[in-house]
Amino acid sequence: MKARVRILDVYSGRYTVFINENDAKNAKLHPDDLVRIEAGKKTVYGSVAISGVVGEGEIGVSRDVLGLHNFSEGEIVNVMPSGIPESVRYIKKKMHGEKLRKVEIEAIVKDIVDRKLRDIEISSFVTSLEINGLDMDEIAALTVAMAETGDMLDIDRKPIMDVHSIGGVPGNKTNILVVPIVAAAGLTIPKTSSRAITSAAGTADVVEVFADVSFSLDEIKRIVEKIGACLVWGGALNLAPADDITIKSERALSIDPTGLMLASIMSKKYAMGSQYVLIDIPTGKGVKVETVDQARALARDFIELGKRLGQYVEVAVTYGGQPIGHTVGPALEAREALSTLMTGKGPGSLIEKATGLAGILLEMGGAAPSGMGKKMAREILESGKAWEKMREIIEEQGGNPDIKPEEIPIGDKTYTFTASTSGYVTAIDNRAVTGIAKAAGAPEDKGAGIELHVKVGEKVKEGDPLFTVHAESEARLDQAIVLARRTEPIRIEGMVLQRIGNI
Ligand SMILES: O=P(O)(O)OC[C@H]1O[C@H](OP(=O)(O)O)[C@H](O)[C@@H]1O
Ligand SMILES: Nc1ccnc(=O)[nH]1
Repeated sequence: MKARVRILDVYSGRYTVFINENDAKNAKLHPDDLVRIEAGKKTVYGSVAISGVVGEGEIGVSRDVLGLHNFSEGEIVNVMPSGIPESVRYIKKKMHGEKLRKVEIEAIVKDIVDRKLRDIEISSFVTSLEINGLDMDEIAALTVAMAETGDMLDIDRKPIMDVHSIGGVPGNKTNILVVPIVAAAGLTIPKTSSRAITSAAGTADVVEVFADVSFSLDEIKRIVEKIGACLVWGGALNLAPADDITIKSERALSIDPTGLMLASIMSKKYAMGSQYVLIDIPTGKGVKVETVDQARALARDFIELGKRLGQYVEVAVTYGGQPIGHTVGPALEAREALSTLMTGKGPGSLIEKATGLAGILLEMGGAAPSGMGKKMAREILESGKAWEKMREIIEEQGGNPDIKPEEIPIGDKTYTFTASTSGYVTAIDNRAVTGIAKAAGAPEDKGAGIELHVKVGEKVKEGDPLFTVHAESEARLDQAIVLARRTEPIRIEGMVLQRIGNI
């Protein structure tokens, strides 16, 4: 049917088009049907919503769909039912545990990028990967398909280094320190990050507190060739565009299927043209990888995938048994990361991990002799050179290089939990900490999160502060308090673990 475009100020995160009820009846269109919208040579897909907000002969276009194609008000377009894409059959093959052929994987990725697959089908695909997994052939095909359906960056400053964490551990602001340390040594490191997938703050969510993270590839090329580094959000770029779409489903389900994780990370590294890639696998109770053996197996997969992509990959298996540093949540983590860079002093876990990873990268890139990288990284941090490089990054990314960490606004609705007994902190539950920070509003509410006043191994007395919840609303704070009381994220034990009564 022909229809006249009406642009509606609706933003739902879905690709919705609005059709008048009579037109829908005549065209045999039903709610959530997929339709093709042909505007000249451009074809865009959307899901139908039937509504009286548009009159007969009109099609309402949401802001989401407008992001796919710049329709003009009153433009005449051709609208027709799209039918079920062939790739749905391939998704069902994976649901049933069958191996997918390269062409089938390519079809799924293309239909995701073209928005021919709706949320329900994408979530089904992600769930089937969680249940049935992918072998290395499928992972390699998925990685290349994800990269090649988007743009690729060609940076002249070589060698190009990169670092990426599989995530999962709360407070993992590490790479916000690693990137300026490595770049201060003269190496090139165009870091892209995703927003939170399972955590309360992805690196892109944290950096966005003090700098822009959404740039075009040309802008990134200019920044990186000027200062040797960036800290940007991969989802804003047309880099592996299927990645951010599938991440939205992962975030909703709080899952990160291993095969998709490998492809998600390496497709972005491949698209950025990264030649030397360090992968961080946080390992321990309550994170994505719980044992060193599992971490080593995953490391071998990353290295093998890198070989197939022509990239040199090394892996650092890192301690993930408790949060990194003392803060969880975008603004709180931004404060801690910037303060540590500015002073060269901060939480031992953060400095130890950041200089460890940066040290490996310095050795991989030939900037430090073998075995001397960590020492060199520490000197770069403590000398203030890393902070000077971070100031350059902040300025080039539209932030205030004279930022004062303590001036970054954090949630002013707070509640502090104290120790109910004296003893030693024997465990901090990563998943509980993440859950409480998210209940408080993170990462959407930048100021929400948790400040940890103790870490594992520290001695506490009854009444000592353990952690403070920050929120931007009383309602969110109440939710977080209820969850914290139920999950008790910090375990304290004295030498007398239990008294067994004479019963
Ligand atoms: O912890 P969750 O949210 O599951 O994983 C997502 C986080 O892990 C990676 O961290 P980095 O960018 O390498 O620092 C991603 O970019 C993202 O920030
Ligand atoms: N699945 C993912 C985990 C961490 N980082 C990513 O970019 N993707």
